[in-house]
Amino acid sequence: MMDGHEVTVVDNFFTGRKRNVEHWIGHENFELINHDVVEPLYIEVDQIYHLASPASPPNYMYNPIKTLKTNTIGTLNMLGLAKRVGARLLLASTSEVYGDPEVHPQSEDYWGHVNPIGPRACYDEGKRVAETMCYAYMKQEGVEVRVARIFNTFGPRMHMNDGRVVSNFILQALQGEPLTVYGSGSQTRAFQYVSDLVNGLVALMNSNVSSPVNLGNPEEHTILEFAQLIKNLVGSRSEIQFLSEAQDDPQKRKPDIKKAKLMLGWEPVVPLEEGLNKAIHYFRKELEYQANNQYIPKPKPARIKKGRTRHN
Ligand SMILES: O=c1ccn([C@@H]2O[C@H](COP(=O)(O)OP(=O)(O)O[C@H]3OC[C@@H](O)[C@H](O)[C@H]3O)[C@@H](O)[C@H]2O)c(=O)[nH]1
Repeated sequence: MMDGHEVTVVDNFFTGRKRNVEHWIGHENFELINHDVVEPLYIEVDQIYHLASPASPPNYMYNPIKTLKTNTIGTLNMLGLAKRVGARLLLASTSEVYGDPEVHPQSEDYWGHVNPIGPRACYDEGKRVAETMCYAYMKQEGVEVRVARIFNTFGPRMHMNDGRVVSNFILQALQGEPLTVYGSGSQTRAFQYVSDLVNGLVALMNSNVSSPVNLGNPEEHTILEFAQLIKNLVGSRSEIQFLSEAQDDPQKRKPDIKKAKLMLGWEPVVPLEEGLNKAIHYFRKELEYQANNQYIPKPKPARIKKGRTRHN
Protein backbone atom coordinates (compact mmCIF):
# COMPACT_ATOMS: atom_id res chain seq x y z
CA MET A 1 0.00 0.00 0.00
CA MET A 2 2.85 2.38 0.80
CA ASP A 3 4.26 1.56 -2.67
CA GLY A 4 0.94 2.50 -4.24
CA HIS A 5 -0.53 -1.00 -4.59
CA GLU A 6 -4.17 -1.71 -3.86
CA VAL A 7 -4.42 -4.44 -1.22
CA THR A 8 -7.43 -6.63 -0.56
CA VAL A 9 -7.19 -8.59 2.70
CA VAL A 10 -9.28 -11.76 2.77
CA ASP A 11 -9.82 -13.34 6.18
CA ASN A 12 -12.38 -15.63 7.83
CA PHE A 13 -11.14 -14.43 11.25
CA PHE A 14 -10.65 -17.97 12.54
CA THR A 15 -7.32 -16.90 14.06
CA GLY A 16 -7.04 -13.35 12.65
CA ARG A 17 -8.60 -10.25 14.16
CA LYS A 18 -10.06 -7.06 12.73
CA ARG A 19 -8.08 -5.10 15.33
CA ASN A 20 -4.87 -6.17 13.55
CA VAL A 21 -5.79 -4.16 10.46
CA GLU A 22 -8.19 -1.55 11.84
CA HIS A 23 -5.63 1.25 11.39
CA TRP A 24 -5.85 0.76 7.60
CA ILE A 25 -9.63 0.89 7.37
CA GLY A 26 -10.56 3.98 5.37
CA HIS A 27 -7.25 4.06 3.44
CA GLU A 28 -7.98 4.39 -0.28
CA ASN A 29 -5.71 1.44 -1.18
CA PHE A 30 -7.15 -0.92 1.42
CA GLU A 31 -10.07 -3.31 1.34
CA LEU A 32 -11.06 -5.98 3.88
CA ILE A 33 -13.26 -8.94 2.91
CA ASN A 34 -14.70 -11.42 5.39
CA HIS A 35 -14.40 -14.61 3.34
CA ASP A 36 -13.25 -18.20 3.76
CA VAL A 37 -10.98 -19.44 0.94
CA VAL A 38 -12.62 -22.86 1.17
CA GLU A 39 -15.30 -21.11 -0.94
CA PRO A 40 -14.30 -19.72 -4.37
CA LEU A 41 -13.42 -16.03 -4.58
CA TYR A 42 -14.03 -13.85 -7.64
CA ILE A 43 -11.86 -10.72 -7.66
CA GLU A 44 -9.34 -9.12 -10.02
CA VAL A 45 -5.76 -9.20 -8.76
CA ASP A 46 -2.16 -9.35 -10.04
CA GLN A 47 -0.57 -11.10 -7.08
CA ILE A 48 -1.95 -13.47 -4.43
CA TYR A 49 -0.20 -14.01 -1.10
CA HIS A 50 -1.93 -17.25 -0.08
CA LEU A 51 -1.34 -17.11 3.68
CA ALA A 52 -4.61 -18.72 4.83
CA SER A 53 -4.44 -21.51 7.44
CA PRO A 54 -4.05 -21.54 11.18
CA ALA A 55 -0.29 -21.85 11.87
CA SER A 56 -0.12 -22.53 15.60
CA PRO A 57 -0.13 -26.25 16.52
CA PRO A 58 -3.02 -25.99 19.07
CA ASN A 59 -5.03 -23.96 16.53
CA TYR A 60 -4.48 -26.25 13.57
CA MET A 61 -5.06 -29.36 15.70
CA TYR A 62 -8.29 -27.87 17.13
CA ASN A 63 -10.14 -28.64 13.90
CA PRO A 64 -7.90 -30.85 11.69
CA ILE A 65 -10.58 -31.27 9.02
CA LYS A 66 -10.93 -27.51 8.64
CA THR A 67 -7.11 -27.18 8.50
CA LEU A 68 -7.02 -29.79 5.73
CA LYS A 69 -9.85 -28.13 3.81
CA THR A 70 -8.13 -24.73 4.04
CA ASN A 71 -4.81 -26.08 2.79
CA THR A 72 -6.29 -28.29 0.05
CA ILE A 73 -9.61 -26.83 -1.19
CA GLY A 74 -8.47 -23.33 -0.19
CA THR A 75 -5.25 -23.71 -2.19
CA LEU A 76 -7.15 -25.12 -5.20
CA ASN A 77 -9.51 -22.13 -5.07
CA MET A 78 -6.61 -19.66 -4.92
CA LEU A 79 -4.79 -21.42 -7.77
CA GLY A 80 -8.04 -21.39 -9.75
CA LEU A 81 -8.31 -17.65 -9.14
CA ALA A 82 -4.65 -17.16 -10.17
CA LYS A 83 -5.30 -19.12 -13.37
CA ARG A 84 -8.51 -17.18 -14.20
CA VAL A 85 -7.05 -13.71 -13.77
CA GLY A 86 -3.43 -14.47 -14.73
CA ALA A 87 -2.10 -13.62 -11.27
CA ARG A 88 1.10 -14.87 -9.64
CA LEU A 89 0.51 -16.90 -6.45
CA LEU A 90 2.84 -17.13 -3.45
CA LEU A 91 2.10 -20.05 -1.12
CA ALA A 92 2.97 -19.70 2.55
CA SER A 93 4.41 -23.17 3.08
CA THR A 94 6.24 -24.16 6.22
CA SER A 95 9.33 -25.69 7.78
CA GLU A 96 6.90 -28.37 8.97
CA VAL A 97 7.13 -29.97 5.51
CA TYR A 98 10.50 -31.26 6.78
CA GLY A 99 8.69 -32.98 9.71
CA ASP A 100 11.00 -34.18 12.51
CA PRO A 101 14.09 -33.73 10.34
CA GLU A 102 16.93 -36.21 10.04
CA VAL A 103 19.04 -33.60 8.22
CA HIS A 104 20.33 -30.48 9.99
CA PRO A 105 20.10 -27.64 9.10
CA GLN A 106 17.28 -28.11 6.61
CA SER A 107 17.86 -27.03 3.02
CA GLU A 108 15.21 -26.95 0.31
CA ASP A 109 16.33 -30.20 -1.35
CA TYR A 110 15.55 -32.26 1.80
CA TRP A 111 12.32 -34.27 1.31
CA GLY A 112 11.41 -34.42 4.97
CA HIS A 113 10.43 -36.92 7.63
CA VAL A 114 6.70 -36.57 8.24
CA ASN A 115 4.22 -38.81 10.05
CA PRO A 116 1.22 -38.87 7.67
CA ILE A 117 -1.24 -39.98 10.37
CA GLY A 118 0.08 -38.07 13.39
CA PRO A 119 -1.56 -35.06 15.09
CA ARG A 120 0.48 -32.57 13.00
CA ALA A 121 -0.41 -34.25 9.70
CA CYS A 122 -3.42 -31.99 8.96
CA TYR A 123 -0.95 -29.11 8.74
CA ASP A 124 2.34 -30.59 7.48
CA GLU A 125 0.75 -32.97 4.97
CA GLY A 126 -1.77 -30.24 4.10
CA LYS A 127 1.08 -27.87 3.24
CA ARG A 128 2.98 -30.61 1.37
CA VAL A 129 0.02 -31.28 -0.89
CA ALA A 130 -0.50 -27.51 -1.27
CA GLU A 131 3.06 -27.33 -2.66
CA THR A 132 2.27 -30.26 -4.99
CA MET A 133 -0.84 -28.41 -6.22
CA CYS A 134 1.20 -25.27 -6.95
CA TYR A 135 3.64 -27.17 -9.15
CA ALA A 136 0.84 -29.10 -10.90
CA TYR A 137 -0.84 -25.77 -11.80
CA MET A 138 2.50 -24.36 -12.90
CA LYS A 139 3.27 -27.32 -15.20
CA GLN A 140 -0.23 -27.96 -16.52
CA GLU A 141 -1.73 -24.47 -16.64
CA GLY A 142 1.32 -22.18 -16.69
CA VAL A 143 0.37 -20.44 -13.43
CA GLU A 144 3.31 -18.50 -11.94
CA VAL A 145 3.97 -19.79 -8.42
CA ARG A 146 6.29 -18.90 -5.55
CA VAL A 147 6.68 -21.16 -2.50
CA ALA A 148 8.05 -19.81 0.80
CA ARG A 149 8.92 -22.40 3.47
CA ILE A 150 8.42 -20.27 6.55
CA PHE A 151 10.30 -21.18 9.73
CA ASN A 152 9.20 -20.19 13.26
CA THR A 153 8.18 -16.53 13.28
CA PHE A 154 6.99 -14.19 16.04
CA GLY A 155 6.14 -10.56 16.62
CA PRO A 156 3.52 -8.02 17.65
CA ARG A 157 -0.13 -8.72 16.77
CA MET A 158 0.10 -12.41 17.58
CA HIS A 159 -3.06 -13.52 19.33
CA MET A 160 -2.88 -13.77 23.12
CA ASN A 161 -4.21 -17.33 22.86
CA ASP A 162 -1.97 -18.24 19.92
CA GLY A 163 -0.40 -21.07 21.90
CA ARG A 164 3.01 -21.00 20.23
CA VAL A 165 6.06 -20.87 22.41
CA VAL A 166 7.13 -17.21 22.13
CA SER A 167 3.74 -15.70 22.99
CA ASN A 168 3.16 -18.34 25.70
CA PHE A 169 6.50 -17.66 27.40
CA ILE A 170 6.15 -13.85 27.18
CA LEU A 171 2.61 -13.83 28.57
CA GLN A 172 3.53 -16.30 31.31
CA ALA A 173 6.61 -14.25 32.28
CA LEU A 174 4.64 -10.98 32.30
CA GLN A 175 1.94 -12.46 34.52
CA GLY A 176 4.31 -14.22 36.93
CA GLU A 177 3.02 -17.64 35.88
CA PRO A 178 5.28 -20.66 35.31
CA LEU A 179 6.86 -20.90 31.85
CA THR A 180 5.57 -24.17 30.40
CA VAL A 181 8.36 -26.16 28.72
CA TYR A 182 7.11 -29.25 26.87
CA GLY A 183 9.48 -32.19 27.36
CA SER A 184 13.06 -31.61 28.51
CA GLY A 185 13.42 -28.31 26.64
CA SER A 186 16.42 -29.67 24.71
CA GLN A 187 14.55 -29.47 21.39
CA THR A 188 15.75 -26.56 19.26
CA ARG A 189 14.14 -23.85 17.15
CA ALA A 190 15.36 -20.72 15.35
CA PHE A 191 13.02 -17.70 15.46
CA GLN A 192 12.68 -14.88 12.99
CA TYR A 193 11.05 -11.52 13.57
CA VAL A 194 7.92 -10.79 11.57
CA SER A 195 9.26 -7.80 9.59
CA ASP A 196 12.15 -9.93 8.27
CA LEU A 197 9.63 -12.50 7.06
CA VAL A 198 7.46 -9.86 5.37
CA ASN A 199 10.51 -8.48 3.52
CA GLY A 200 11.42 -12.03 2.45
CA LEU A 201 7.90 -12.75 1.18
CA VAL A 202 7.80 -9.56 -0.89
CA ALA A 203 11.30 -10.24 -2.28
CA LEU A 204 10.32 -13.80 -3.22
CA MET A 205 7.02 -12.74 -4.82
CA ASN A 206 8.84 -10.23 -7.02
CA SER A 207 11.74 -12.56 -7.91
CA ASN A 208 11.94 -15.09 -10.71
CA VAL A 209 12.48 -18.05 -8.32
CA SER A 210 9.65 -20.55 -8.74
CA SER A 211 11.16 -23.38 -6.63
CA PRO A 212 10.68 -23.45 -2.81
CA VAL A 213 12.74 -21.05 -0.69
CA ASN A 214 13.35 -21.25 3.08
CA LEU A 215 12.64 -18.02 4.98
CA GLY A 216 13.87 -18.07 8.57
CA ASN A 217 16.49 -16.87 10.98
CA PRO A 218 19.25 -19.50 11.40
CA GLU A 219 20.11 -18.52 15.01
CA GLU A 220 19.27 -21.75 16.83
CA HIS A 221 18.55 -22.20 20.56
CA THR A 222 17.07 -24.86 22.79
CA ILE A 223 13.57 -24.17 24.09
CA LEU A 224 14.98 -24.07 27.63
CA GLU A 225 17.41 -21.32 26.55
CA PHE A 226 14.45 -19.41 25.11
CA ALA A 227 12.59 -19.71 28.41
CA GLN A 228 15.59 -18.30 30.32
CA LEU A 229 16.14 -15.52 27.78
CA ILE A 230 12.50 -14.38 27.83
CA LYS A 231 12.39 -14.55 31.63
CA ASN A 232 15.49 -12.32 31.80
CA LEU A 233 14.26 -9.83 29.19
CA VAL A 234 10.92 -9.47 31.01
CA GLY A 235 12.70 -9.33 34.39
CA SER A 236 10.31 -11.99 35.65
CA ARG A 237 10.58 -14.26 38.68
CA SER A 238 8.42 -16.96 37.06
CA GLU A 239 9.47 -20.56 37.53
CA ILE A 240 10.11 -22.97 34.69
CA GLN A 241 7.67 -25.86 34.66
CA PHE A 242 8.37 -29.05 32.69
CA LEU A 243 5.28 -30.62 31.13
CA SER A 244 4.96 -33.78 29.04
CA GLU A 245 6.46 -33.79 25.56
CA ALA A 246 4.21 -32.99 22.58
CA GLN A 247 3.68 -35.94 20.20
CA ASP A 248 5.85 -35.88 17.05
CA ASP A 249 7.47 -32.60 18.18
CA PRO A 250 10.40 -31.89 15.82
CA GLN A 251 13.57 -32.25 17.91
CA LYS A 252 15.85 -29.98 15.90
CA ARG A 253 15.03 -27.24 13.44
CA LYS A 254 17.14 -24.57 11.78
CA PRO A 255 16.88 -23.19 8.26
CA ASP A 256 19.64 -23.31 5.71
CA ILE A 257 19.10 -19.91 4.04
CA LYS A 258 21.88 -20.00 1.42
CA LYS A 259 19.32 -20.06 -1.37
CA ALA A 260 17.42 -16.99 -0.13
CA LYS A 261 20.69 -15.09 0.33
CA LEU A 262 21.95 -15.99 -3.11
CA MET A 263 18.77 -15.73 -5.17
CA LEU A 264 16.79 -13.03 -3.33
CA GLY A 265 19.62 -11.10 -1.67
CA TRP A 266 17.60 -11.57 1.53
CA GLU A 267 18.61 -12.39 5.07
CA PRO A 268 17.13 -11.56 8.46
CA VAL A 269 18.39 -8.31 9.99
CA VAL A 270 16.47 -7.98 13.29
CA PRO A 271 18.49 -9.42 16.21
CA LEU A 272 16.58 -11.90 18.38
CA GLU A 273 16.64 -9.79 21.56
CA GLU A 274 15.48 -6.66 19.74
CA GLY A 275 12.54 -8.58 18.24
CA LEU A 276 11.68 -10.18 21.57
CA ASN A 277 11.71 -6.77 23.29
CA LYS A 278 9.23 -5.45 20.69
CA ALA A 279 6.98 -8.48 21.24
CA ILE A 280 7.24 -8.08 25.04
CA HIS A 281 6.23 -4.40 24.73
CA TYR A 282 3.24 -5.40 22.57
CA PHE A 283 2.00 -8.10 24.96
CA ARG A 284 2.42 -5.79 27.96
CA LYS A 285 0.12 -3.28 26.21
CA GLU A 286 -2.29 -6.06 25.25
CA LEU A 287 -2.61 -7.15 28.89
CA GLU A 288 -3.33 -3.50 29.85
CA TYR A 289 -5.86 -3.22 27.01
CA GLN A 290 -7.57 -6.40 28.12
CA ALA A 291 -7.73 -5.27 31.74
CA ASN A 292 -9.29 -1.92 30.71
CA ASN A 293 -11.68 -3.14 28.04
CA GLN A 294 -13.28 -6.21 29.43
CA TYR A 295 -16.99 -6.29 28.71
CA ILE A 296 -18.75 -6.92 31.96
CA PRO A 297 -22.49 -7.20 31.35
CA LYS A 298 -24.54 -5.11 33.78
CA PRO A 299 -27.28 -7.08 35.52
CA LYS A 300 -30.63 -6.13 34.03
CA PRO A 301 -33.42 -5.21 36.42
CA ALA A 302 -36.18 -7.81 36.42
CA ARG A 303 -39.10 -6.79 34.18
CA ILE A 304 -42.32 -6.76 36.10
CA LYS A 305 -45.49 -6.95 34.08
CA LYS A 306 -48.21 -4.85 35.53
CA GLY A 307 -51.88 -5.64 35.79
CA ARG A 308 -51.75 -9.35 35.05
CA THR A 309 -51.59 -12.35 37.27
CA ARG A 310 -49.99 -15.48 35.98
CA HIS A 311 -51.75 -18.75 36.63
CA ASN A 312 -49.78 -21.92 36.13
O1 LIG B 1 4.17 -23.37 25.84
C1 LIG B 1 4.92 -23.98 25.05
C2 LIG B 1 4.69 -24.03 23.64
C3 LIG B 1 5.59 -24.74 22.87
N1 LIG B 1 6.68 -25.36 23.41
C4 LIG B 1 7.67 -26.05 22.56
O2 LIG B 1 8.34 -25.05 21.81
C5 LIG B 1 8.66 -25.55 20.51
C6 LIG B 1 8.06 -24.63 19.45
O3 LIG B 1 6.68 -24.81 19.48
P1 LIG B 1 5.65 -23.86 18.70
O4 LIG B 1 4.28 -24.34 19.05
O5 LIG B 1 5.97 -22.44 18.94
O6 LIG B 1 5.98 -24.11 17.15
P2 LIG B 1 6.40 -25.42 16.31
O7 LIG B 1 7.84 -25.24 15.99
O8 LIG B 1 6.04 -26.67 17.02
O9 LIG B 1 5.49 -25.31 15.05
C7 LIG B 1 5.58 -24.18 14.21
O10 LIG B 1 6.47 -24.51 13.22
C8 LIG B 1 6.71 -23.61 12.18
C9 LIG B 1 5.50 -22.91 11.62
O11 LIG B 1 5.24 -23.26 10.30
C10 LIG B 1 4.26 -23.03 12.43
O12 LIG B 1 3.90 -21.74 12.82
C11 LIG B 1 4.22 -23.88 13.64
O13 LIG B 1 3.58 -25.04 13.27
C12 LIG B 1 8.15 -26.97 20.47
O14 LIG B 1 9.20 -27.85 20.79
C13 LIG B 1 7.10 -27.03 21.56
O15 LIG B 1 6.93 -28.31 22.14
C14 LIG B 1 6.90 -25.31 24.78
O16 LIG B 1 7.88 -25.88 25.30
N2 LIG B 1 6.00 -24.63 25.55
